[in-house]
Amino acid sequence: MDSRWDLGFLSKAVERLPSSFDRWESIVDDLPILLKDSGKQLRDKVDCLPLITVDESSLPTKQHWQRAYCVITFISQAYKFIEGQGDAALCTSLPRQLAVPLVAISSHLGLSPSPCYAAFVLWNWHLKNPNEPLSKDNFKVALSFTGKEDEDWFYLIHMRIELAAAPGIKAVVDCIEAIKKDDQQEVMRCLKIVTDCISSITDIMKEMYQECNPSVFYNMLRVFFSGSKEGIQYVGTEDPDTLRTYPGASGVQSSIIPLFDIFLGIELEGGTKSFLDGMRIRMPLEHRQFLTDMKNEYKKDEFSHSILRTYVQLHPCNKDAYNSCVTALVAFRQEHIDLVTNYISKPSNDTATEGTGGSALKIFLTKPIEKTEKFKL
Ligand code: HEM
Repeated sequence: MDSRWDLGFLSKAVERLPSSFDRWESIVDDLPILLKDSGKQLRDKVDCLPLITVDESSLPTKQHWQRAYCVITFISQAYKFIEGQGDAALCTSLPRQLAVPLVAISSHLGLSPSPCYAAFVLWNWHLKNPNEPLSKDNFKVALSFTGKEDEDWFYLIHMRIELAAAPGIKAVVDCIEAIKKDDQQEVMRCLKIVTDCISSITDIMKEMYQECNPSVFYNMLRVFFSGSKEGIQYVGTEDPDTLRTYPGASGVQSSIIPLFDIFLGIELEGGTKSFLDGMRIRMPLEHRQFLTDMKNEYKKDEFSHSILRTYVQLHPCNKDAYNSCVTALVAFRQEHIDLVTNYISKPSNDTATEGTGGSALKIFLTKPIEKTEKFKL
């Protein structure tokens, strides 16, 4: 049995980096304090940071590199957006002591050197009780910009969603075998698990409102997830004079929904498809690879049609189970639009036209719903 996905797409980074990184760790420990008073204290601390070497001997395991990516991303994002207004970054260059390790760590992990979902959600947690396994009640957020409960809750909801996806990921993998063996009962079981999984993800998402205030999200948190449209120079790296532009972090960089789209044979089109495909580079390498593998598996029939859809068409007893899955995905996307309306459109009085990922909000999010619905058999 493949145990790779027991935690879904979450991965447990080390809790603290080795002592040579103490200066970084002490900055992220104190971020909420350092960011007060327009962040002058943070700027002073960063300005006198030495250039710390990152290599296989200072970061011996993948879990160290993951923690290093979270830490350097939090410091860089905080630094870039000190006194930032709206989406406008105050600084136009990232200093050498941040830019050089950010590029090296990202490249080691196969990520682009920009703020990605992995830094805020997938690797940004610790076990509350290290003697107990991971469960929805046994993890806490590792890094925070503001120290506010709203920020923790925002990450926790995403983390709980990622964890709740674990059985669905396994069912997607198991279903390939079931189709190959022509085991209709097993196919039905897998479809049911995926439906339940998508429904519970949607239910968890609705809990966002409980402790994350839309106005706090929009006015205080969102800026820290932003990318750079104007461009920022990465001092000390290759092409230091180039203004690098990149999108910010967004749930669009989670692999869950793309996986369920692949499983159900749902193909989005045009600008939406190319935007989503472009986001893959901002997912961890192994998740990208897994999505590619699954895409190849589920597309293996001779006409390059989705093998699940072809199978369901040949065995209509699975049709209701398949359609329930599609319905659950439509419901997820609808609920998600409500979040975007309440957390972005309303607090901005409808002036925000783009997500942190850089998409044209309304069109981008409405199209997938219409398209998904059409895939019912
Ligand atoms: C307050 C909470 C949330 C807000 C404000 C929000 C906002 C957005 C925005 C603006 C986009 C468009 C892409 C961009 O430019 O960033 C997007 C896309 C997306 N988000 Fe969220 N999001 C939230 C929570 C979530 C959660 C909890 C998930 C679950 C993993 C999620 C998954 C997605 C997915 C999969 C897309 C791609 C669109 C699709 O496939 O239908 N989002 N989100």
